[in-house]
Amino acid sequence: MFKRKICGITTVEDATAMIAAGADALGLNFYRQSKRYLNAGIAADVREAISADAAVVGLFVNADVVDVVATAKRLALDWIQLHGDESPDYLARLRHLGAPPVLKAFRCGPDWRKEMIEFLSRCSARDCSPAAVLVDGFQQDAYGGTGHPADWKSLADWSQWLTIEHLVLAGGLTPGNVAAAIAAVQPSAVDTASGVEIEPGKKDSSLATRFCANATAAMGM
Ligand SMILES: O=C(O)c1ccccc1NCC(=O)[C@H](O)[C@H](O)COP(=O)(O)O
Repeated sequence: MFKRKICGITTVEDATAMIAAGADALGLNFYRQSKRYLNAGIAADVREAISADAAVVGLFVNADVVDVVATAKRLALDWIQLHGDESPDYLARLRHLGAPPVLKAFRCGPDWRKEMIEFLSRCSARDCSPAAVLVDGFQQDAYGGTGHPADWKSLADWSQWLTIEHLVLAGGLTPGNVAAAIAAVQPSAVDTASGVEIEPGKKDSSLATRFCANATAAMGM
């Protein structure tokens, strides 16, 4: 399992710089409406720039299942991150088509905990559970990458009630708050997009280096 994921890589330069900064997973965003959308024309170059010891995570929002699997195969993605309204049935179809492990995102909106537990129980019944969940902040009318924090308090005891082994904490994480977030939640991994950026889709090496160093220290690694 990766520990420090940086999401929304849009250039070869940023891919190389984020690995050098200490990320062990990079997110490539295939959601066209995102400011961090990775242009299909350079996706293969960006993917190739990511060394073998880092995980490559393809992020999708309500995309066609067949397209997701085709992209995963073409770019040899290690993980599929689902950041939209995908159903358990969608995960079952992904599994049937031989997709890589799934990281399913949940946003901390109204009733999110209940919805997440119900979702996971339906997946378990169909033998299509995600390999990990990502818990993100919530903002109306946006799927992610908003800089809004998740509900750390509700996650403090997640391993007691979550039926999934790995929880990735996201939402508004920065070099300045990542250690406190890890202390509060004890996640399997942390994920950030806007917290290490100069502007949406353009990463900052110095912020990323501090983010990864602070996360690594807080995880006691
Ligand atoms: O980054 C985006 O633009 C985005 C758009 C739609 C769905 C998900 C998106 N990003 C997902 C991520 O993995 C982010 O890292 C996560 O939402 C945290 O973002 P931030 O609060 O900016 O750190």
